[in-house]
Amino acid sequence: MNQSYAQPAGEDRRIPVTVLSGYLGSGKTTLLNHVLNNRTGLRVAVIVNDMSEVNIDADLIRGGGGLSRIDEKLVEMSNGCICCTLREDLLTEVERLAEEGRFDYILIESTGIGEPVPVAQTFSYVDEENGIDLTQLTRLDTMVTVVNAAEFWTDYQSREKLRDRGQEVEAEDERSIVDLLVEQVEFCDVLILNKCDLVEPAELDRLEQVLRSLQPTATFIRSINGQVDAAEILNTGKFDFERASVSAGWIQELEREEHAPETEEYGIHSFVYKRKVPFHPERFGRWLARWPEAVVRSKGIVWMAFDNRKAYSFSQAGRSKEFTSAGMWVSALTPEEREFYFGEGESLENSPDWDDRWGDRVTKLVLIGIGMDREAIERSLDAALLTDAELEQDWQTFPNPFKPVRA
Ligand SMILES: Nc1nc2c(ncn2[C@@H]2O[C@H](COP(=O)(O)OP(=O)(O)OP(=O)(O)O)[C@@H](O)[C@H]2O)c(=O)[nH]1
Repeated sequence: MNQSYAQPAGEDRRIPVTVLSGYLGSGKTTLLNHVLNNRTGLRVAVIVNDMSEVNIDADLIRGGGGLSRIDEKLVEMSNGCICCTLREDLLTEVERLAEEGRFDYILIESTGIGEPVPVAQTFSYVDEENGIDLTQLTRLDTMVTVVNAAEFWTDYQSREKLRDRGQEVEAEDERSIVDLLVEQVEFCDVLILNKCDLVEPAELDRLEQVLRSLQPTATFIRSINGQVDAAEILNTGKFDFERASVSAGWIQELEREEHAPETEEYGIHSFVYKRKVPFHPERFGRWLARWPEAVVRSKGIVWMAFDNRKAYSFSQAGRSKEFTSAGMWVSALTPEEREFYFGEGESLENSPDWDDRWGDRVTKLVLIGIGMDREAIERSLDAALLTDAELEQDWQTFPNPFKPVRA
């Protein structure tokens, strides 16, 4: 085999795996068919889920491949969020295929309403329940996300939940479309912007810039009918769990802390709002309610005056906003607790976020947007912070619209 996506002989013997994610109808199956048509000589096992219509060309599978179908499952993750995952069936199916030894490659079409992270975890960690260790048998090679260029922006701005479109996995599936889209975009190595025939070139350029601000590290490919070179998604060697976990635009911006250059043409840029003063609960609540339209995505840690022991996590994508407890501030722990969590002698006291009065308490929020007025946003956020006089008062007496907050 002379294909550039063929596995080099004599090296890693584990079967490489590519996972295709992407919202319903984005073009995953079309891409899969195209790649199967152009995988010269490679014996590819294909795993699809039960949600997708089977319109994979059966002849392509017969010509040296295999097709498996698995049911999707909705499981409660340990952090309390409900994630749709193929985990259990995927584990056993991949193990079976790998042990059969008939295949050179495994290609998985994830469900259109599934998050990619649990799928990647399936390949990266030993499953304690089943005792299956896929890291011995397989090597996650590439996480691909297919984006429907014609629908992405509309879906991103919608208020709809999967349930509103009859796409929920179970009755209690509360996920919004935009949260799903953003996770699929933020966690991938290759982003395929498909259905480019349906979008004007200028609109396509703008969309690509927005997507790049959400996902600055992936390789971007534009396509029509999933016509991409198989070498772009097979045996690329791009996947790395640690790297993928920090590939999202908001994390990159947070870690950089230097202001990223603005994409002048479309006015897309991001900045970090960082303050060592807590938010007044009522004023911050009002700020959230008057959300600045220009902000497309924001995420970070928030210091709220109503709870000086806990950090809160805030995440917004389009019209979806989430505010949850993110654990204790280190400075709120007892010396014994600190030693338990961080070990003896470890301290955050040299970190740039530490100060003598408030310790590690801080608000650090990344905002990504189109045509944002940074100064106006900063001014309005500043107005929601405690004033100097309020800082000296009893913070528990301030009106608090956030109660009860799920701890
Ligand atoms: N115009 C246009 N149509 C496309 C393109 N790619 C795919 N389609 C069509 O879009 C529809 C959905 O494509 P699929 O490949 O089935 O999408 P999918 O992501 O597998 O969908 P689910 O399995 O439901 O998640 C099909 O009718 C395709 O023919 C494209 O680039 N342009």
